[in-house]
Amino acid sequence: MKIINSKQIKEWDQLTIKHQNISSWDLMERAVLKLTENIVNDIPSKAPIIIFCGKGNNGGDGLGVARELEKLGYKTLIYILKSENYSEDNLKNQQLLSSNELHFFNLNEELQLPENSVIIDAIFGIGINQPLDDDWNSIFNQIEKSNPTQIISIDLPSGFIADLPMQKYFPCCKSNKTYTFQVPKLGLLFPENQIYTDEFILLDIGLEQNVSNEFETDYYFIQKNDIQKFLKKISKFSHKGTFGHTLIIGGSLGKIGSIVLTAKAALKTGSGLVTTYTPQCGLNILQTNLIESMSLVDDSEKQIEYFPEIKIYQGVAVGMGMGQHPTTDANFINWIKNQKQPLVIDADALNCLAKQKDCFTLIPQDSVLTPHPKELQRLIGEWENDFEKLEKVKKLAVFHQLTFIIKGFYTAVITSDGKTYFNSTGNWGMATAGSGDTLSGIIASLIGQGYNSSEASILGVYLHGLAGDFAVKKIHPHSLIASNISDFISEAYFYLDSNF
Ligand SMILES: NC(=O)C1=CN([C@@H]2O[C@H](COP(=O)(O)OP(=O)(O)OC[C@H]3O[C@@H](n4cnc5c(N)ncnc54)[C@H](O)[C@@H]3O)[C@@H](O)[C@H]2O)[C@@H](O)CC1
Ligand SMILES: [K+]
Repeated sequence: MKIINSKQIKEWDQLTIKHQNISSWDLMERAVLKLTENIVNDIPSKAPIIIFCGKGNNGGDGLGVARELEKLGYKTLIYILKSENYSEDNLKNQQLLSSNELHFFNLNEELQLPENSVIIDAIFGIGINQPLDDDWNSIFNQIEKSNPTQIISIDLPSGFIADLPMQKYFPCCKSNKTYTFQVPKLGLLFPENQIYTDEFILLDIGLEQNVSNEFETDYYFIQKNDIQKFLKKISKFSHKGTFGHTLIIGGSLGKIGSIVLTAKAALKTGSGLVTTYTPQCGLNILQTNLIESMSLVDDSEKQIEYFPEIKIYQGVAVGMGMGQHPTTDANFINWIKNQKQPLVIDADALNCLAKQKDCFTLIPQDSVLTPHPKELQRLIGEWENDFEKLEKVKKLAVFHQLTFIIKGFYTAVITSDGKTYFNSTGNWGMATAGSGDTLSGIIASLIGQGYNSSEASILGVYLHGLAGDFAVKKIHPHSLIASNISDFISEAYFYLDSNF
């Protein structure tokens, strides 16, 4: 699914109106019905409902929801911003409510807000592209101080600017949940913006799909149907050679577990064969814990000193649990300089590269780098905000022809053509030791199965998150451990095979 900016969404609304031969009011009514259908499930019985409405169409949505909720027997308290110029559909909605139901407010007003209410925030949506005036803080503070059971935003938390970096001091209504129309808004996917809304839920309001090709974007939100489009069909004549041979290089004394996790994930993702390359201390552990894998060992007991020849392998991951012994570091750099085939580079291999000047020139093209935030910082330096972080990474990805995976709640895959794919699967339980090792094993396995680096990364990140989502149906997120993720890759595949 494409992620487009606010200006494009407005064009999309207009094109939908034209192509479907409807009015803007009809479209708003669709939005209102969808919103109401969902919001009724969020309202505890007897909770007071307060709806804050602005003067544009976001306010129009809020007024429409008030009307629909009243039809269903709910009592609502409606606050609407006092203004001279309401949008047409906003006014029409006001007229459908009796005037004594509407309380007009100014920014400097002390409002009478009952405690423990459900607040619906319909003041601003995608209509703003610069920060609200500081005077808005008083209203937002009053909302917060009234101790609501929850705050539900329509389309965006009011004051949130979807396409530009937010600053901490920009006035904004912070909500528990945002129902956003049709497509995610870019800013909602950034970790630094998670303070503005705990979650967002997409509402399909039937914007015309046939015209969505017209919108150019470098950003995508990856869901099941996107993944199904490029999953390879399996032939019944397949044999283990078809599914590739994956090599996992890493481990050091006390950190062999990470190699077990990576190798297990590679096998569970479908590698025909998996071989590990570790120091000697890894041999017994691997042969005991993962009988399906094969083990090669370095001459050294505790850390890798000599890196292997990799030509016969189709997928290669390096760095997990590798440690940062000076000999390992030096020999890794000498080795990687001479590699031609794409690698999945993780953990200590990234830390080692970060110590080199111009490290990206040493990495074979089409490689995949999977840094966590600290590792990324070591590689690319500081960033001011998540927009800047993405831009920095994008430039490097294009210039050096690499794929970066920025891990987080909405993990971002930045490919060598400058596109960013945000992942939609996963949960907080997956923030656990070894989860990243599992991801590297999945991606190396997919490269081994013939996916290119971008496809393997997008699919890998999705599968990893989805397996985690299936895992937490059986295991509490607190108790989820990395090896559980691999145990549920099978469920993830079944889900992708299905059409529901
Ligand atoms: N037909 C449509 O276009 C649809 C629109 N929908 C809703 O309409 C919203 C967009 O509506 P609008 O374009 O009217 O925009 P909004 O309702 O988000 O806000 C527009 C109002 O904010 C004012 N404004 C802009 N920047 C400001 C700033 N920095 N400080 C103070 N005031 C500022 C504008 O003058 C305008 O009055 C969407 O977010 C969505 O909720 C939905 O009803 C779906 C259909
Ligand atoms: K809003």
